[in-house]
Amino acid sequence: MPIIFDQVSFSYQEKRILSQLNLTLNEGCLYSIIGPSGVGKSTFLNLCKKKLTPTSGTITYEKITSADIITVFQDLYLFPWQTVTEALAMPLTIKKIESAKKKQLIAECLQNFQLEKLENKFPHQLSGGQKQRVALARGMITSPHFLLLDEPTSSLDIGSKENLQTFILEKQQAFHQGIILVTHDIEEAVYLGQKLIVFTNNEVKMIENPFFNQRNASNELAYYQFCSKLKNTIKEVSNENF
Ligand SMILES: Nc1ncnc2c1ncn2[C@@H]1O[C@H](COP(=O)(O)OP(=O)(O)OP(=O)(O)O)[C@@H](O)[C@H]1O
Repeated sequence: MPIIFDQVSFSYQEKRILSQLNLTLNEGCLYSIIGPSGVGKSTFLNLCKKKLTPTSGTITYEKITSADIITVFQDLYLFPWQTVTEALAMPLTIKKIESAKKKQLIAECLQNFQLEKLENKFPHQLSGGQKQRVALARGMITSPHFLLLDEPTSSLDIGSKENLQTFILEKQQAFHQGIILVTHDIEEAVYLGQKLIVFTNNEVKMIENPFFNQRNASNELAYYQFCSKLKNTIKEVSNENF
């Protein structure tokens, strides 16, 4: 049930973001999007969700609608007046899931995302990593076909970051969703992305990632060179813009 970009171009007034992009995003795959600031990564997520319309070309969904694609924003948008349980209930209420099923899904989700002890807490009573887990859980509770994650770990310290990365990978492998994740952290992109979508000023390239799901790559030199090449590509484009 893919999202298909066919010859997609997109511009904001005079600013060209995408040029005739052909790309297929499949369910069950985790994509990391990397590229310098301002190149168009968030715009790409908005196009995937059809919040924006291409200037030319088409984006088509097979057997899904935009309701099957959920975005988890960097700012999380947890409502201060909702407890964890209430936050998880909200998307189910919107989908008119009946009460017994709702209770069951919330209980499963609290367990899956290790939130059981936090069920009655409000956002201000949670750590950054716990809030990220609640936002992810809320995004996943209706089993969307695709999850769009905009810098999901950017505000976390290294320990919480690695925990959440492992967590995202485990949940994705358990639920087989398509995840499209934007990150500025190259090591994160390489750890999480089965495929890497590299944005530069002139083109968008999708590449296979030989180091997917490897925290300590057995071939350290090749891993280091791979990350370093990606960083240099992005640095060169950033420098061109200054
Ligand atoms: N609504 C808009 N109208 C005009 N220009 C916009 C609009 N939204 C974004 N832009 C511009 O389009 C470009 C791409 O923005 P976008 O937010 O997609 O980049 P990004 O790669 O996600 O950046 P970052 O990594 O800093 O979050 C930027 O130059 C931005 O200023």
